[in-house]
Amino acid sequence: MENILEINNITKKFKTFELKNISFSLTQGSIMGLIGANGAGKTTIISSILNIQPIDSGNINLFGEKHNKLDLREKENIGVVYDENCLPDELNSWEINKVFKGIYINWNSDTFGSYLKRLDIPNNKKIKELSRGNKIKLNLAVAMSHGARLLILDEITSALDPIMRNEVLKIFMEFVQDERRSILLSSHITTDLEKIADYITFLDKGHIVFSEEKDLLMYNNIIIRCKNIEYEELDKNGVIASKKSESGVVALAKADLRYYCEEKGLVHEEPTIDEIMLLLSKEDK
Ligand SMILES: Nc1ncnc2c1ncn2[C@@H]1O[C@H](COP(=O)(O)OP(=O)(O)OP(=O)(O)O)[C@@H](O)[C@H]1O
Repeated sequence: MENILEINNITKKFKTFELKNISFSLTQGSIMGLIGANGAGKTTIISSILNIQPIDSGNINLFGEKHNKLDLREKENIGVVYDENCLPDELNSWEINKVFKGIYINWNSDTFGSYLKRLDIPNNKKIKELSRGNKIKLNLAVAMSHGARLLILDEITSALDPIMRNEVLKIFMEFVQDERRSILLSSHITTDLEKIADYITFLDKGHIVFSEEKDLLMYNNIIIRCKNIEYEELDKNGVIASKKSESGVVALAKADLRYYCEEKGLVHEEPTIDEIMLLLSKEDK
């Protein structure tokens, strides 16, 4: 399958932070969740992809072309939403429609109108009068109405109530269904990613811990909860990371250890993305 986005070995250095040798790719028709603690570098990667932040080394390809060589028309293939409003405050949504009809070659007023309805966005209010969640939804409706093939969404779902979040997740899954479009989505709400992501890329302090197919991540690993003494007897070759406390040990382990756990009666279960993040961002093995 063709890659819509390829990031090859990029680095970017700030005074107190560095993106180190970041590589991952996003195939057509898929959703990738970009996860990591505050300050891990997610927004810096997004700014690098969009060429807002020049990278120090490495290269980025979008739709098979260098990311800094895209012309205006090709840039229309990208829809971007941040966790803040980027639209003019004084306009209402119908005025937004008029303005973007004149800017984007592939602007589709019907698509925009249907997203306004579906996302329950009031269309008679100026943007500055909308709630934070409605502002984000309006930015999202714009991003999905100009024929973009790649949506880049930086932490937008936390502003939405659970019912609307669910609707938005459905919209994302529909968006990629034609197998030509993809979504890169940074989010701290990992349960959303468990529902919709095909791939998870985990960043920790500027480097990639893993970039993997979500189903494989869940299938190939288990979480074991056991007493300290039981942990001592575990084959450590199968343990990827662990966290000890007075009440026992939580370990992320290769799924092969499932049989050992069953034999010994140890509690083991499918990991959550949160648990994987917690265990892998602490070097506590
Ligand atoms: N223009 C800049 N100049 C200097 N440092 C920067 C700049 N932009 C980002 N940083 C630093 O880079 C690091 C990564 O920031 P970034 O915003 O990419 O993290 P993040 O993973 O998106 O975090 P969050 O989840 O809080 O949004 C931070 O330490 C931040 O202070």
